[in-house]
Amino acid sequence: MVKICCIGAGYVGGPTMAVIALKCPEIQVAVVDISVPRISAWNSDTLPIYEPGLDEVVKKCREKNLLFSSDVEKYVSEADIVFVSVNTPTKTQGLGAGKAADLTYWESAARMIADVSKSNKIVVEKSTVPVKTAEAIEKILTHNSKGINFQILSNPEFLAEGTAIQDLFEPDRVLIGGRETPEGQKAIKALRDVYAHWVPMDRIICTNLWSAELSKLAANAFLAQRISSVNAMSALCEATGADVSQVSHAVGKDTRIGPKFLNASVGFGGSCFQKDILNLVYICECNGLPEVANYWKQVIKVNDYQKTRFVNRIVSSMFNTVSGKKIAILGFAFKKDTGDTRETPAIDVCKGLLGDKAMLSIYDPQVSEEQIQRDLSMNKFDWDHPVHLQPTSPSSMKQVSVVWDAYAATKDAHGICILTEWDEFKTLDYQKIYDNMQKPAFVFDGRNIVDVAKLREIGFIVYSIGKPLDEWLKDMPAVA
Ligand SMILES: NC(=O)C1=CN([C@@H]2O[C@H](COP(=O)(O)OP(=O)(O)OC[C@H]3O[C@@H](n4cnc5c(N)ncnc54)[C@H](O)[C@@H]3O)[C@@H](O)[C@H]2O)C=CC1
Ligand SMILES: O=C(O)[C@H]1O[C@H](OP(=O)(O)OP(=O)(O)OC[C@H]2O[C@@H](n3ccc(=O)[nH]c3=O)[C@H](O)[C@@H]2O)[C@H](O)[C@@H](O)[C@@H]1O
Repeated sequence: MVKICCIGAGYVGGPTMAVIALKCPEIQVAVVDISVPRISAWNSDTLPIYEPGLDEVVKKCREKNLLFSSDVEKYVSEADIVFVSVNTPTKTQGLGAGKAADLTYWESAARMIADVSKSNKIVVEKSTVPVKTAEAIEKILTHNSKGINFQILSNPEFLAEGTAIQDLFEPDRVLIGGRETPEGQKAIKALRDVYAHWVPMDRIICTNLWSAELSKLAANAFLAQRISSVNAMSALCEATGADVSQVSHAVGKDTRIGPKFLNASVGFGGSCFQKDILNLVYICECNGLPEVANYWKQVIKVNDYQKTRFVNRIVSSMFNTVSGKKIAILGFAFKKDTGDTRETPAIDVCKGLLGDKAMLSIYDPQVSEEQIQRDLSMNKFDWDHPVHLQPTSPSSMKQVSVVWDAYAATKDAHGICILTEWDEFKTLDYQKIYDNMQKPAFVFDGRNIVDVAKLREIGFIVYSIGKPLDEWLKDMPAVA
């Protein structure tokens, strides 16, 4: 019986392994992590991450062929295939700080694999890593290998949060990169056989190691670039009276461009787009390609510009100050259907408003008060390190209150900012909300989900990204 072990029980390791266990009943799957609370949560009724459909898959397989454990070494030593799905955040200190990937967690996992292994293993890079990482990992594994054969594969993950289970059930493609030697090809085949349980063969792409590693960074860079492109257009739409939704629709109808990922927003968030592009930029610089590096850097600059522009719109509309004013923040997660707040644009928008001394009342259906307080008190980049390495009791901020209902958040507020596109925000009773707010009452929709005409009819002054401007906003400066 094939035994799989995955190091890292996070957003990728947990759902990916649960789906492998479901689709391959004859394979034993162990998911291990150094975080004991995280493992306990995987073994409980309240899983550590919110992901539609995940509970059902985990409950079907747990105690059959899927287990979660903090006994990392035991399950690694017994496995035939070891996936490594640990964090690869942006380095915060030293060489390459602010850009390069921090491979500390990866390296310690690789050293541990080398130490505890007694049999041949296939080691799979599931984490997103810089191109050529497999070479370094190979060196660590083979340095003291006691005659054990390790084959390294790159098998990057393309799931998106909020749709992880659906993405894993029906992936656009599975990518497997390996050495072009007979042993490397044999390892590729072994992993391909696992996915072939449910993924059609023509969707399993096999390449060399470096192509697989680089394709992951490239895919995220292309996706983020589309969002920055449409967000750049949104600024031009506001200046000219064009409507960004109409422009996206018209542009996306071209089959060469396609309709997906063209929604203008307050900016992209999530743990990966920014970190992976920064990483790509660093690799380009290290390879003597400054023009290529600058090209990709621009995607992040436009994203930062979009967030700053949004904050400036709010402040300038509200008589150039939000000091002491209550602003309701609806949504804190980086997108709907997840409780994940890593690199969420809400952090930057809230920090911008707090810098102008606003009083914030925040509501998100899936994010806890502790998480919000921690995010707002932490430095940029720190929040992608494992939970157990983050400060346990962040000093809570007096200007911030977290409530459990959109109506409580908006009561007596001067303005509302919609920062996550949760479905429930589309169907709120905006008349009731308006009646309970200070006047003039403002709505700043960072996700283009409200019916602008209807809200204006109620009496709101509405700003919606990339849409024709409210009379109120027309003569106000809004540049970043
Ligand atoms: N979150 C996402 O949607 C996607 C993430 N990725 C990539 O997958 C990787 C993992 O990301 P997430 O699952 O989001 O991170 P995560 O933070 O949710 O999970 C990583 C886990 O690894 C554990 N860990 C760290 N070092 C360890 C060690 N030495 N031994 C055992 N456990 C260890 C941490 O405690 C943590 O629970 C990253 O490289 C990321 O770029 C790729 C595709 C999608
Ligand atoms: O490597 C990763 O971590 C993953 O990163 C993204 O997935 P994810 O960040 O979970 O979510 P996305 O749906 O890509 O959204 C990212 C951000 O872009 C924003 N976005 C997305 C689409 C759009 O049209 N406009 C827009 O502003 C979202 O609101 C969100 O803040 C990619 O979509 C995945 O393929 C990839 O595996």
